[in-house]
Amino acid sequence: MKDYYSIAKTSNFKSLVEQGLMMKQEASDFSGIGKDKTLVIIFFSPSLRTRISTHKAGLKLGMHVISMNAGDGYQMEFDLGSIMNGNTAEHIKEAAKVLSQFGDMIAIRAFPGLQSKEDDLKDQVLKGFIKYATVPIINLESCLHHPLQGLADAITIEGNKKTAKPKVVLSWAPHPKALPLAVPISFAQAMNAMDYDFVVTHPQGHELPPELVGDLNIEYDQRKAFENADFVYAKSWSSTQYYGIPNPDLSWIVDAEKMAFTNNGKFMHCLPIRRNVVASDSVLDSENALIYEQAGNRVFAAQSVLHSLIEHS
Ligand SMILES: NCCC[C@H](NC(=O)CCC(=O)O)C(=O)O
Ligand SMILES: NC(=O)OP(=O)(O)O
Repeated sequence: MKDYYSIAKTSNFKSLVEQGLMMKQEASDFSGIGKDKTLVIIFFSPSLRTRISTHKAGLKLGMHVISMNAGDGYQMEFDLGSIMNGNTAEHIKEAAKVLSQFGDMIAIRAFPGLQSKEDDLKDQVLKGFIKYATVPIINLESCLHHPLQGLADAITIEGNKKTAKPKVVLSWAPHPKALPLAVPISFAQAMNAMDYDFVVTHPQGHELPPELVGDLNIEYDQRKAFENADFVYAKSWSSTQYYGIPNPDLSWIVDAEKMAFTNNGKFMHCLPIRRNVVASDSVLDSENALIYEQAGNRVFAAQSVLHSLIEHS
């Protein structure tokens, strides 16, 4: 594994899940693994969980960790051949090559603009860093992928499942803003890799890009999708038909009435969550909600990926 960009491009995904679970269960000291290695983290977009959990994972492996908000640096140019006489002061080519001398690996978060689907599908910040850096790149959520979240989600389901092949439902949820496709794409890729009984439910027009998620089992009737589900994963994402236009249709909220169709199902969400829009307080505060354990598992997901990248470097 050279970079950790997407779950579909990660051939050893199942072993990353197993390693994450092992690192969670064993009280061993892993601080020798990353000794004398430096992890550089750059944020072009906000974060709470990713920022702290990735930093903590680096520290637990004995790494030096340096993080920076990209907004504190120079405005970056991503287009090749551009005449830089406007607002952008530093080309990604220089930034990636310079940061590669400071870090043994570079982790980057860069959300989509949600203005142009064509632009966002290029995922140019992450792909540019992968192209120009000379060290491994870790995707901390780009336009298209959030693979550390997908890994933490798989770790969470593996740790809580009661049958070998649980029924897992990804349910689109309403939101006042249009949100990225990264979390549902990575979740779908994770579920495809794990061979669960995976069903997706969303309104017409919110279809995820088939070239990234494959041939999904889509059920447009949300209550029917929830029948006998062992896990319900709620997430809002932009319409792909009317890209960037919010869909606040509250009839898709996950509430106790809908969860009653499940097999005493567990509720998951990557957080942050808009309470009583995406899911009701009764669902979020129920004992079947796994949201805090799921967020906690982000540390073990990051440890597993950092370990694997160090091992293969
Ligand atoms: N990394 C977890 C989710 C990040 C982002 N959500 C957000 O930006 C929510 C912002 C808000 O609720 O206003 C997303 O959906 O991809
Ligand atoms: N789930 C997640 O990635 O959270 P942050 O956006 O707070 O990092």
